[in-house]
Formats: sequence, structure tokens, C-alpha cells
Amino acid sequence: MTTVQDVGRPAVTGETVLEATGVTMRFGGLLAVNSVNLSVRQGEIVGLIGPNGAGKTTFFNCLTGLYKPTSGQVRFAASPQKRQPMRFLPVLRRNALGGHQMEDVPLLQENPGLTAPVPGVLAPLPPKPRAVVRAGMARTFQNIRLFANMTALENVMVGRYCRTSAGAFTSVIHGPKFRHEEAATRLRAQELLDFVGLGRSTEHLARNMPYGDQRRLEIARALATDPKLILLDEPTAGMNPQETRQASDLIFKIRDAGLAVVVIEHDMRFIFNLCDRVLCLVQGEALIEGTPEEVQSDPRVIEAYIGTGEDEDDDRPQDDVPEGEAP
Ligand SMILES: Nc1ncnc2c1ncn2[C@@H]1O[C@H](COP(=O)(O)OP(=O)(O)OP(=O)(O)O)[C@@H](O)[C@H]1O
Repeated sequence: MTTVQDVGRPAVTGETVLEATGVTMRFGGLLAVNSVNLSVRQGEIVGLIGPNGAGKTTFFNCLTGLYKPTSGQVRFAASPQKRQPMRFLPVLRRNALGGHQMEDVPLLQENPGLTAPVPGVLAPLPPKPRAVVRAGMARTFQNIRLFANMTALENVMVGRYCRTSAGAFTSVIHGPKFRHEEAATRLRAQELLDFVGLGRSTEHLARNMPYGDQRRLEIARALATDPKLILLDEPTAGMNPQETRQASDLIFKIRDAGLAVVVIEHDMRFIFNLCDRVLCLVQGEALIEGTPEEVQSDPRVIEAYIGTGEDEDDDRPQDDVPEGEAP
């Protein structure tokens, strides 16, 4: 069997950031995802493939907290615990002079201001999608979901607001805290546009940008949430070969920045060149998980994509399978 080292791909040794066990999702009588496991490490790119209707997006939605799985569990890198406000109980105590005085005794001695996450510790997903984003998980969708009439910069700034703390009141009166955060948000958004290669499109309206740029803008907006893990649903759908190559380069760059990446794609060449590991779903079940070399040489994967030839409705010769869409 070919190992990761054999093909010159360095082994990924980062902390596990996501662990899904036995994830199952039913829609009424339809079993869309059946007991699928997946773990993802920091600095790793994992591909999710499978024919249409295999359950990829449904599984993604379970991983990102958009769907609550019918059964199974998704655990994610534990986010920093919030510093709890100290609460005090006024107690009457005898003082050194024999008299009495009121003294405030702290009630929450068990939580002395926790701030840092414990490396390698996983916790169940928070219940609300916004809290999942705050915990460090970002995603893009199959269909572009930009604010069409906002500029590129504004779109990324919107993504950043989950990391700012100015409340509604401070925002309305534009107090110093708001102004300070606004300037920092603008700066970070500009950095991210530079990072994804859109540094010169800052003031362009999203709706006027070329398709490939809109996809990159979505990624910049997702990165603005400071994720540990980013999940990309068909990031190259509709792209030309040059845009697809640029998308690959960008995903490598994101991985090199220390993030974990999970990608759904139908373009097999893209997936097998990009990923450290690939999970193939068929009819909601995990058919195989392995290195790109292991997955693309597995006859069951080829069969799942192009059929056994026994299907009377699909009598295309194998050569007719669109380039790059099947192994
Ligand atoms: N909200 C829903 N309600 C009912 N059935 C659904 C729902 N979402 C998905 N399904 C069904 O679950 C199955 C898996 O769909 P899903 O979209 O996850 O597949 P997919 O692998 O992402 O497909 P594609 O590659 O075409 O996007 C399909 O049979 C689909 O019709």
C-alpha cells in the first residue's frame, strides 16, 4: 500500500481540530448520511468526494452545526473559556480588634479567569451557528452568498464583526471604542484581501467582480472570522482552469498559515492534487478514506462515479466522462 511518505507528502502532525463520530442524518424516511466518521488535524487539507446526492453537503451541514445530526457527535477544538465576572457575597466578619466589619468574599473561586484554550481538547459544537463561527469554524457555500451591493472591503468587514466587541449602543454613538475597532477591522479586511489576491479590488462592488474573484472574496470573508478550520463547498464550481489553479494555490496558502481545510469538490484532479486525505461518500456511507493515491486507485470509487456499465440508462463509453470529473 502506498503511504503518505512514499509520495513525498509530509505527514500532518497538528492537533485534531474536528472529530465527527457516527454522524447520521435522516430526512423523514431518507437516510442522507449514515454513521460517518471524520477527524481533521490542524494544517491538513481533507477532501470530501462522492457522486451527486451522496450526502456531502448534508454531512458538511452537520459538521458546521447548521443541521443537528439525527445521531452521532461532532466535536471541535475547545474555544477559550470566557472569563467569568467575579461575584462577591458580603459577609460580616470579626476583625483583628475584636469588632465586626463587612467583607466581600469572592463566590467564583473555582474560575480564576480562564482565557486560553487547552491544546488538543475537543468540545461538542455550540448549539447556535453564530457560536460555532466564534468557536473558530468558517465555511463557504455551493452558491455564492456575497452582499452584492457592498464593496469587497465591506464584505470582508462584515465577516469580521463576530470578532469585535463594540455593542449596539457604542456603534450608534460612534464612541472611541467603536472607532478604534472599526479602524482595526478595516485594516484586517485589507490584509485579508491582499492575502487572497484581491488587494486591488478593495472598492469594487461584489456584483461587478469576475466570478473567480467573487469566490476568493467569499474565502476572505470566511477568513475574517479568524477560523481554525475552514470548510469550502465546491470552491471551484464554474471556474476556468486558470481560476481553478489559483484556487488551489490559495488553499495551500491557507493551510500553510496553520488552518485545517475541508473541501467538497467534483473536480477529481483538483482534489487529488490538493488533499492530504480524501473521504469518499456513496449513498450516505463512507466508501473509503485514505490518501489521494489510495482513493483514486480504488475500483469501488471508479465504479461509484461511472457505474458498472450495467445501468441501462447510462450507456456512455467511459471516454465520454467529462475531463477532470472522474478518476
Ligand atoms: N433538506 C433536505 N430535505 C430532504 N432531503 C434532503 C435535504 N437535503 C438533502 N436531501 C437529500 O439527501 C441526499 C443527500 O443530499 P446532499 O445534498 O447532501 O448530497 P451531495 O452529495 O451534496 O450532492 P451534490 O453533489 O449534488 O451537491 C439527497 O438524496 C438529497 O435529495
